[in-house]
Amino acid sequence: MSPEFKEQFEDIEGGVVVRAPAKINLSLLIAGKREDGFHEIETVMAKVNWYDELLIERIESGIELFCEGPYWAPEGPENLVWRACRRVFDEAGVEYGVRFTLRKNIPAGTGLGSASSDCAAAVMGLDRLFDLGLSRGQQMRIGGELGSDVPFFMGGPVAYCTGRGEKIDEKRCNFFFKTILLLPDVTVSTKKVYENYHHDEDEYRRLHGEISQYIAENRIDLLGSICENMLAASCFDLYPRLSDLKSRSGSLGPGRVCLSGSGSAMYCMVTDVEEHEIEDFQSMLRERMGCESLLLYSNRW
Ligand SMILES: C[C@@](CO)(OP(=O)(O)O)[C@H](O)COP(=O)(O)OP(=O)(O)OC[C@H]1O[C@@H](n2ccc(N)nc2=O)[C@H](O)[C@@H]1O
Ligand SMILES: Nc1ncnc2c1ncn2[C@@H]1O[C@H](COP(=O)(O)OP(=O)(O)O)[C@@H](O)[C@H]1O
Repeated sequence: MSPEFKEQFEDIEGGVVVRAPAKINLSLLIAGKREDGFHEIETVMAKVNWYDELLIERIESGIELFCEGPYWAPEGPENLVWRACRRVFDEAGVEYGVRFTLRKNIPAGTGLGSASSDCAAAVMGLDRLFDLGLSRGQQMRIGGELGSDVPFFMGGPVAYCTGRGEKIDEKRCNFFFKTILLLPDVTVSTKKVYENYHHDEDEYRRLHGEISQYIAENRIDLLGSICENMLAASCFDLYPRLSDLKSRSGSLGPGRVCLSGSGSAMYCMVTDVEEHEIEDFQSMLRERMGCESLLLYSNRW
């Protein structure tokens, strides 16, 4: 079956639909803890072709938000979409009536960045719908204030992200990948995983040397199979079921199984793997480990 790709924006009468893709972390290093409590990170992120969908429509007045679809998201002002809207209107010095309908196809608390991606979609979509003329720099700044991962979703599809994660160096590598995304039925708190993280400076230096070399040589394509994620030990310590799933699936699958971000989702690169092997792996995950999975591809934008 050929992969399904969708465009980012779809203009409709009185509104716009914006697609908010999931990401995976191809590598994730922690350089240390900062004085503001955040961690200094070095991560390569890549978008995949699985999307939340945000419909933004003009209304008379006020902000409305409705959530639908298979997964939950908060329906009030705490939703990053709503918060993005407030920040955008304040920045542009405008006040319009707007209704958001968020179709939540991607579960939150899984290391796939969907809340951050929805936030980026809201900033970009509002700018487009109301022709606000916010510069890319302004949009990135607003995004970075709302969440460390948000600026990444305003560019991409692959970037090396540093600082809190908000400093973006887009990688113009035209590599294509195919991956099986494992979706354990576990919701992870990113904050707790960072709080439970124990820094190992020697480990960081070793991995930094290795990963920097691959990045300098533009061999980003290799990172997803090397699978270095310095948050994994903390996540597996807090959620032993995930640790168990990773070792069982890794020993039976067609490649290494890597944790995305702070978890719980994991992926296994299968770009050159035969279709029947992929199907066998997915059946085994479901039948023996009770874990749903999806076959996804690198996103084009
Ligand atoms: C781990 C990563 C890897 O891409 O992604 P997810 O697993 O959440 O998808 C990110 O660093 C998550 O980014 P994001 O989810 O935007 O985090 P934020 O909302 O900014 O912060 C949530 C909490 O995580 C901690 N945090 C986040 C980023 C960072 N560089 N250092 C931190 O210590 C802070 O305790 C913060 O209160
Ligand atoms: N649009 C949104 N979609 C999902 N969760 C949201 C949204 N806006 C705010 N949230 C809050 O963010 C939390 C998920 O964030 P996070 O742990 O970073 O998830 P992920 O790693 O999957 O991006 C949810 O528990 C929810 O309270």
